[in-house]
Amino acid sequence: MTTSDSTNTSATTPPPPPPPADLRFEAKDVANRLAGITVRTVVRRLPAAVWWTLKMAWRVDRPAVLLLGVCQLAAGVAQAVALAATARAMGPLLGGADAASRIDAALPALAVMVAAAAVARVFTVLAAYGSGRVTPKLTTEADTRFVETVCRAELTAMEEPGFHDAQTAAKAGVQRTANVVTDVQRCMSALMQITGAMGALTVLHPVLLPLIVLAVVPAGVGEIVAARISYRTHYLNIGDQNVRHMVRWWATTPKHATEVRANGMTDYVRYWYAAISRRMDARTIAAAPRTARTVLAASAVGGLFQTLTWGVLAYLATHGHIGLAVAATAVVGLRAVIASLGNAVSYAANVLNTGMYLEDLHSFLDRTGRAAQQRGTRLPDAPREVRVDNASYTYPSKDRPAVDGLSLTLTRGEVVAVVGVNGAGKSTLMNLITAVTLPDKGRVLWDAAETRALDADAVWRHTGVVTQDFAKWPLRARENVTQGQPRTDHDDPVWEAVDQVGLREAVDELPHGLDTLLAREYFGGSELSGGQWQRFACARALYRKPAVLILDEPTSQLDARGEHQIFTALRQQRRDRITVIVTHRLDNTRLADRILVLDHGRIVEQGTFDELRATPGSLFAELYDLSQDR
Ligand SMILES: Nc1ncnc2c1ncn2[C@@H]1O[C@H](COP(=O)(O)OP(=O)(O)OP(=O)(O)O)[C@@H](O)[C@H]1O
Repeated sequence: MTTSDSTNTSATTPPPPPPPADLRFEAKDVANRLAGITVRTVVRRLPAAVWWTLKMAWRVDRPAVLLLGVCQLAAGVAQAVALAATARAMGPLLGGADAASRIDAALPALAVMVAAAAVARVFTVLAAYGSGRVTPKLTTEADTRFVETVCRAELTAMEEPGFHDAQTAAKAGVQRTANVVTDVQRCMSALMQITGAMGALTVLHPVLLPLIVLAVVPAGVGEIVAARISYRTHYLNIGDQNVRHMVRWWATTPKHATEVRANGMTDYVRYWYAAISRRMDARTIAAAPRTARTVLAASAVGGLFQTLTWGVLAYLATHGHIGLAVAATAVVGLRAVIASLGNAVSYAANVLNTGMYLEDLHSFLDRTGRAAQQRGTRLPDAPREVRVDNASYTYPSKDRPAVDGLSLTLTRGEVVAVVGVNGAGKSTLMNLITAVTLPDKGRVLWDAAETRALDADAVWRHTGVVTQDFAKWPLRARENVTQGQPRTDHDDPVWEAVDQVGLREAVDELPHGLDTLLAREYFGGSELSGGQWQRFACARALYRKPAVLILDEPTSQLDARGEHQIFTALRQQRRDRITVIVTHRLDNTRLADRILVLDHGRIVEQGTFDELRATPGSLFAELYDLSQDR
C-alpha cells in the first residue's frame, strides 16, 4: 500500500467520534440531596407534601374529593363488614349440627357478606370515578404552579447552574402529584380492610398478632428500598435525559436538518443518541439485580414469618388451644389481615416513593419561589431618560462581571449604537436597561425611579426588544406581530408595522395573508425565510410603539433593502423613544447620535461615528478598519 493509499483509507474511514461527555445532575442546592434523602427524611417531610397535595385537590374539585373520600370510606366500611360477616359465618358452618341447619345458621351472616361485598364494589367504582375526575385537574394545577413559579422568577435564578436539571426533576414530581391521591386512597382502603379483619382476629391467640406484623413488614421495607433504588437511577439519569432530549431534537427537527446533514453530523448525532441511551439503560439495568435481590430477601423474611404464623395456628388447633371453628375463622381472618396489611404497607411504600419525587418538586418550587421578582409596585410612565449608574452584573455561574461598574444616560429622542467585541457585555447591558435583570451593584434608573422599585410588568409595557436569538412563534402571521399586546379590532396597526419592515409583499403572498399559520412543524401552515422571520421580530417590536426600543443585531439576516427600510423607520420614530441598537455592522452606526464602545463590561469609548473613526488607535477605528478590509 502506498502512502497515498493509506491517506485515502484514513480519509474515508474517520476515527469513531469521542464518547459523549458524562453529564451529571449538578444543581447547586440539590447536588447531594439524594445522599440526604433517607427514608426517615422522606417520612418526616411526607405529611407536609401529602397535605399540600390534598389541599390542592380540595381546591381544584371539592365535589370530586368529597365523593372520593365518602365513597372510599363507605367502601372500606362495607369491605370490613363483608370480612367480619365471612368470619362470623365460619362458626356456624363448622359447628356440630347437620349441614342444612349449619347453612341455615350461617345464612344471615352470608347474606350480609354478599350485600356488603356488592355495596363495597359500587362504592369502589364511585371512588375511582371521583379519583379519575380529580387527578387530571391536580396534575394540571401542580403543572400550572410550576410554570407560574418559573415565569415569575428573576432571570438570574434561571441562570443558576443546574437550574435545568432541577426543573426536569421537578417535572417528574408534577407527573407524580396525581399518584398521591390514588396512593392515599388505596392506603385508606387497606386500613379499613384491616379494621374489618381485626374482628375475626379477636378470637385468636395473642401470640399470632406480632407474627402477622412481622410477616408483612419486610415486604414493605423491601418496597421502600426498591423505590429508593429506582429513584436513585432516575436521579442519576436526569442529566443524560436532558442531553438525550436535546440531541433528539437536533437530530430530528427540520430547523437544523440542513446543518446536521450537510456538515456530516448525522452519524455523530445518531452515535451520541445511541450512546447516551445505552448509558441510561446500563444504569437502569444495573439497578435491576439490586431491586430483585432486595425484593427476594424481603419476601423470604416475610414468607418465613408467614409460615411461622400458619405453623403456630396449626399447633394451637392440633393441641386443643383453640377449637376447629375458631381455627377456621382465624384462617379467614389471618388471610384477610395479611393481605390487607400487606396492601397497606405496600401503598404506604408507594406514598413514600411518590414523596421522593414530590420532594424534588417542592424543593424546586421553594427555591424558584424564593427567587420570585420582588420588585416595587411603582408604575412608571414612558421614561424620558434611562440612567445606568455605576452598575455591575455577574452571571451566577461566572466570577467576572459581564457588566462592570458601567454608567451611561440615554435620553428620549436619541439613537444610541452599542458596539464591541463578542462577550463585551452588550446583551447583558440591554437586559439591565430593560429591567429584565437587576444590577448586583449600582443602579438603573427610569427617570428618577430605580428599576428595582418599579413594577416589572408595568416596565415591560414600555419596552420593545428584538433579541439576537429572536422567537419564531408557531402562530398566525398576525400574532407574530401582535404577540404580547392588547388586541385591536382592526388590522391597521398591524399593517403599519408590517410596512415599516417591508413585509407587505411577503404577507400578501401567504395563502391566507395575516391569518396564515406560521407553524409548519407543528400544525402545518407556511414557512418563512430567515430574513422574513427577522422582519417579523422587528415588526413585533415596532408595533408596540415602545418608549424604550432595544434592537440587538436586528438586521443580521436582512438584505440591503430590508435593512434600509428598518433604519428609515427607526429614524422617523426616534423622537418618541429611546432607541438602542447593538450591532457588529459598524457602518450601521452612522445612523446613531452616539456610539458606545464596550469592552470587558465597561464603556471604553464613546462619540459620534466621525469622532470615533478619526481617533487614532481607538478600538472603534480598529474594528471599523478590519470590517472594511476584505
Ligand atoms: N447566561 C449566561 N450565563 C453565564 N454567562 C453568560 C451568560 N450570558 C452571557 N454570559 C457571559 O457574559 C459576558 C457578556 O456576554 P454578553 O452576551 O452580554 O456579550 P455580548 O457583548 O452581547 O456578546 P456578543 O457580541 O457575542 O453577542 C460573556 O463573557 C459571556 O460569556
